[in-house]
Amino acid sequence: MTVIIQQPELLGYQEEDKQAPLSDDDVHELVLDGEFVVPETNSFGHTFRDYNAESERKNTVEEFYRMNHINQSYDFVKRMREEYGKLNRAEMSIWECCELLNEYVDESDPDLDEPQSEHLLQTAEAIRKDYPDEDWLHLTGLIHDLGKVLLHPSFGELPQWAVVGDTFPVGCSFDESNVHHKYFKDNPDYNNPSYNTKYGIYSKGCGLDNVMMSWGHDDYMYLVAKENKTTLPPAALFIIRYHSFYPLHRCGAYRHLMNEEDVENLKWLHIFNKYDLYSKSKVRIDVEKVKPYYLSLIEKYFPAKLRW
Ligand SMILES: O[C@H]1[C@H](O)[C@@H](O)[C@H](O)[C@@H](O)[C@H]1O
Ligand SMILES: [Fe+2]
Ligand SMILES: [Fe+2]
Repeated sequence: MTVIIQQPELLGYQEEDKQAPLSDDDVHELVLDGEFVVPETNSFGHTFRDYNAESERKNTVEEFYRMNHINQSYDFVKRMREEYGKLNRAEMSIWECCELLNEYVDESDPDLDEPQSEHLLQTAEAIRKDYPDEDWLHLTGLIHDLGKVLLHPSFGELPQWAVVGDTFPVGCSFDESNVHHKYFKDNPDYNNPSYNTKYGIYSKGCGLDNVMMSWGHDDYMYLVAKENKTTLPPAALFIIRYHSFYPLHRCGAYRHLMNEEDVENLKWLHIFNKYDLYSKSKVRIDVEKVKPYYLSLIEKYFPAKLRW
């Protein structure tokens, strides 16, 4: 079976030659034995990640990005990292957290209006079919969006703009490949000369680990996994931390900030992204059937209770 995977060329790029957004012609073909077929349209009948399509979700999503781009400033991110880095809000297991996400629909997402818990299982199961032996990647699929628990009252009930949506670096200029880029002009950093140049406060090849990303579910779940001493491999932590960084992994923006390790890890993120994005559908997974398998993975890679 032929599966099409979107994968920007990673090696041999010139620092200046940032890629234009990928078109359907830019895809590489990869033959896998798996069963997952990338659908042509989302459940609303549009192509995936079409932010201009006249869909029932368009206005909600655009308003989300307006708020997100105005409010995600360097100072805001710094405060959130410090505050949530304390991990003093809750003690619970990974599975308990999955269940908390039953009630949330992501306002930034043009492709999905199902509860988030469905999306976690859809992603994990799609990966499992194509990569049966990579159990760490199945678990990464299950947990990658758990940081959305920040929407919950016991986590301060953060507004959606501080939790979901694509992410981008703060402390340097906002690349035009960011969705609805125009709304950045009302961000306090937009006219700050320390923050509005290509490198801003960063330097060439400084490594993403040294870059402050807009605050949300990616960075939070990365912190939770790392501080609770997960035994998942570094690629899993990279996927969790940067899976919403579409300007980089889809458009090739901000590559000048990556180091060699990031380039390596990005290969796994490209693989992961196919399942994260294109498994979004109305097809429900039978939770009770797959639960024992995921509980066994959680036990393998995480402590029974985590600090959140
Ligand atoms: O709307 C989606 C959603 O919030 C995802 O969880 C996030 O990872 C994506 O980057 C974003 O575009
Ligand atoms: Fe996400
Ligand atoms: Fe996701």
